Amino acid sequence: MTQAHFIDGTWHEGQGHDVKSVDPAKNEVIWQARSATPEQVDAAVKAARNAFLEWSDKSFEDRLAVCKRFADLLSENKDALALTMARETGKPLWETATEVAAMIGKVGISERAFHERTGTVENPMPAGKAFVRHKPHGVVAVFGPYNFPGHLPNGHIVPALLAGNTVIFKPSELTPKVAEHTLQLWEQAGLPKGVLNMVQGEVETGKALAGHQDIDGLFFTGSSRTGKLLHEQFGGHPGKILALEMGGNNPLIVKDAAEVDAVVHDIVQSAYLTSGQRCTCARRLFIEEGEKGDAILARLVEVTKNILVDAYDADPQPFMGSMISAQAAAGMVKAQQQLQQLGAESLVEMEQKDPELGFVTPGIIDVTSILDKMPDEEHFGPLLKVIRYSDFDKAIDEANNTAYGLSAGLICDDEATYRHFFKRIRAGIVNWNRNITGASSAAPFGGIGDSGNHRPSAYFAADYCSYPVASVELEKPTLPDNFQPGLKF
Ligand SMILES: NC(=O)C1=CN([C@@H]2O[C@H](COP(=O)(O)OP(=O)(O)OC[C@H]3O[C@@H](n4cnc5c(N)ncnc54)[C@H](O)[C@@H]3O)[C@@H](O)[C@H]2O)C=CC1
Ligand SMILES: O=C(O)CCC(=O)N[C@@H](CCC(=O)O)C(=O)O
Repeated sequence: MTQAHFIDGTWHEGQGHDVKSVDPAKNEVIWQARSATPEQVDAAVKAARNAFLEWSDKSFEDRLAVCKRFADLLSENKDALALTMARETGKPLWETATEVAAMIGKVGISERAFHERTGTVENPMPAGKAFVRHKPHGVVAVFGPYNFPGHLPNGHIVPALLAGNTVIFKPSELTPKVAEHTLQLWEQAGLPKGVLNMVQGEVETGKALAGHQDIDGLFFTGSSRTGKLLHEQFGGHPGKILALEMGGNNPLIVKDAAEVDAVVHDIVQSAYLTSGQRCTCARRLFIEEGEKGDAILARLVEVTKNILVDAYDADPQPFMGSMISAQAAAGMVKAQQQLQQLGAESLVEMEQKDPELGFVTPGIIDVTSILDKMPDEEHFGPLLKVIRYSDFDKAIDEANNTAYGLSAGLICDDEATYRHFFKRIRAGIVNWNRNITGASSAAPFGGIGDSGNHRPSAYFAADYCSYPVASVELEKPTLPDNFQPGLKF
């Protein structure tokens, strides 16, 4: 049986129930193990606690050196890791190669962010000096999603380690093999034992870790539903830091843009990258009524029908691979049916041709006539909802008519219109004439409303990985030149 859990520097068999990971493009089991029990989660937290003082006492340069070795190992193993990711998620190999590249880049970016966002500031005073320094929180848990099983947990783990925290990583139960592969590289990089631990499993493992009394914080990327549960669980614990990166119901508005193919390219990149399984994906597309809008929509339908969907290792490579699982694909088709039953009209019908596999073709559905009854839900797959509009400000109001607020975009040739849009739209990522997927690691990444809790990740992850300490320091006690009234020395 696979030794799936990395606790205190060694690999352990799980003592919980069986879990397995399936290649969704081939319906083959590629990993199987037993999950971590609450006792094993406890052992991982204890190991992280024991390792904390020594790790946080190391110089930043020493911690950085281990992270840089990890980045070098990622480079040396990039093809093998990209293949593991492709097999487990169904994403095409060209795309998983970009995910590994983002993981490598994360180390240098986090080094810069550490100094810029949380460095030490020293100010002279008449007597002594004032300092702002940063300290790590202690032991933190990192929860990862399946859609970016390497890059997104890495975006919490690297800054957390650089800041001096020790970590327990709980990957998505749908992508345990990528997590195992990644942890093997951390182990080779020479991390001291207990500094980074990993426990695998489903919801019970997650609950045992999130509810453990000895963690100082939890950094989560995943669904809004789970994020809200964690938020409730952390209620009454103001001393624990919780960073939530969650989903979105993201709008993209098109208005007066002359280059039809360029517009359609931005829409396709926004809606269908990663088979629609990015939290930043456009879910709602607003297109103006009239001839210009009709032309854009007609071209979008044509291009969408021609999108190549195939296995991750197919030659030629597809734009879209399979979704994470056959169940996820079936869930998207069901969501489409529900919208059709409400009265929406499919312009391109999404199809799952083989119920055993995770492939679906991309879909477009016109929901203009059912806006008043449309659920405000994130459909995490390649289904784009089209809304035709005649009044731009009303379109912006409708774009904002969601509990989420992750990403939003405007495609338009006029800068003044963009400024108008930027002021009114509510989201943490707002783009102009650029796809709304593919956010930069060198910028903050997070949303408002149900998309986050105001602790953005990516470049700003440094902020939630440590806390500031303000100090006034004098080399010895010193009497002031003047005393306050009523005080005699
Ligand atoms: N804003 C962001 O940065 C991103 C958000 N996402 C969102 O993630 C979602 C897709 O990822 P999923 O893996 O399906 O998310 P998920 O919420 O199902 O799972 C995330 C993690 O939480 C754990 N978990 C689930 N229920 C739990 C509970 N009750 N207590 C403790 N742990 C629990 C899971 O085992 C997994 O490790 C989408 O909604 C997507 O929008 C994905 C990537 C980026
Ligand atoms: O965290 C970072 O370094 C940047 C954020 C990022 O890579 N975002 C990606 C994926 C987010 C998702 O899962 O959808 C993106 O914006 O496409």
